[in-house]
Amino acid sequence: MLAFLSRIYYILNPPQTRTPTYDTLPGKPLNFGCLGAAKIAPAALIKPSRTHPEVVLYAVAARDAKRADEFAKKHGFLKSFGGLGGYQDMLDDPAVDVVYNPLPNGLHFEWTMKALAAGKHVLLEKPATCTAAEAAAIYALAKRKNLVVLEAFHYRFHPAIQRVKAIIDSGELGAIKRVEAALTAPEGTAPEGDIRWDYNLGGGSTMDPGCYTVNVLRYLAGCEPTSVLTAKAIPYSDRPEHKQVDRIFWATLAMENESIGEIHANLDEKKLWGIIPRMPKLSAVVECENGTVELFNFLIPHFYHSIRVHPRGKAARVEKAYSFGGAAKGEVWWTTYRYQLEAFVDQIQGRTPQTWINGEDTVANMKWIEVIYAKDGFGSRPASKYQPCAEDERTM
Ligand SMILES: NC(=O)C1=CN([C@@H]2O[C@H](COP(=O)(O)OP(=O)(O)OC[C@H]3O[C@@H](n4cnc5c(N)ncnc54)[C@H](OP(=O)(O)O)[C@@H]3O)[C@@H](O)[C@H]2O)C=CC1
Ligand SMILES: O=C1OC[C@@H](O)[C@H](O)[C@H]1O
Repeated sequence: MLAFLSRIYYILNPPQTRTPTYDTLPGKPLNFGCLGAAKIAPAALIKPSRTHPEVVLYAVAARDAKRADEFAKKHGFLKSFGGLGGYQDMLDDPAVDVVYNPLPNGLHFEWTMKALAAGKHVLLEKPATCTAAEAAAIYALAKRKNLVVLEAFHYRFHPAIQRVKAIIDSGELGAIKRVEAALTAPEGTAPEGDIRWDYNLGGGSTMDPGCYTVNVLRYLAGCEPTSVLTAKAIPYSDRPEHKQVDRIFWATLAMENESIGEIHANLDEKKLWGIIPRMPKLSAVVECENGTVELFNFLIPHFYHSIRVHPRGKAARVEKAYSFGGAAKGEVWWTTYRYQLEAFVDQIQGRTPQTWINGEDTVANMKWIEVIYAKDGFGSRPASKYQPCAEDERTM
């Protein structure tokens, strides 16, 4: 109980790192620019940056200049860019080294391509794009410009999911037979008007919580799907604009290793009988020949998680993994986002990150999201209308 409370305290109040001097820093400080005064920015970048000596909150850009300015002051960015040209002005600032892109999904492609064209590394929110072709174009441009892009599947950087993967890979439980993953959010988490319900901005449940379920299935199975066997989705509402916007989806996938994947997400889970809130589903379960491993709370394990390993015929054991231990980097209170930031900066600085997600992985995740949407009849989210400039077109 004390460990739990102490972890939550440090997650909410990370200890300020000693102000580093240039000669004690492992690498050159990186000036980060944030595209949009996004709701996720404090958790994903701003708080984690406070304990990363090489990360400077340099600038934020928002469509409204006053909002940009207020956001900068509130969170300690040195500069703000606002108004119609604010995003591009920030990309044109030569002092910006790295761009964090937490714009709506439908704008990820355009602004990541523009950031890369301007010579910036990009931490790109999930899901990377609306189509696999767009994700491939991003990585092709990044490769050509020798820049780092990372799709922000933050949970992958935490020791909890890494421990589960290690248990599976150790062979203790034998061959994988079935992987199940579900993510549900209570009614009202994404209110009416949220970007997640806008088809043109890349909304939908499969794109939002669902993209994690596709990702964790592929990651824990250790292979790609071969086909989507079944897929079903329910629209957000009966209104014509929501015809292709899924509130809930279920899919069953056949995997290359002959296991079966079952995934499900609900971005707006209604209360039982209209009054009793339901517990969010947050688990990934892997059934193997000789037992089962279940990770409760694979999404935000830093708050609390449990890894239940049940070898067949033996007693089950419960493990926790809040840090990697030994000489590895991390503290028990590091959030998934803090581990992710460490890896991202390591990659940019030419150090080997503890965990990484490469471009092929990101492109494959987008591909299977599209295949699920094709199978359930909702169709891919619209590709961006943005046409990369002539120089970047060679990569498309
Ligand atoms: N890693 C994680 O745990 C999470 C990731 N996400 C991802 O982050 C991204 C942003 O999510 P979230 O922070 O909830 O989003 P917000 O609703 O806060 O929107 C993000 C930003 O999008 C900008 N924006 C630009 N154009 C539009 C437009 N046409 N309509 C609406 N907004 C626009 C706004 O910028 P401005 O300030 O300039 O107005 C806004 O600040 C998504 O890709 C989402 O999937 C979200 C939550 C958790
Ligand atoms: O990234 C996310 O994680 C949790 C979800 O509930 C949220 O909608 C999503 O954007």
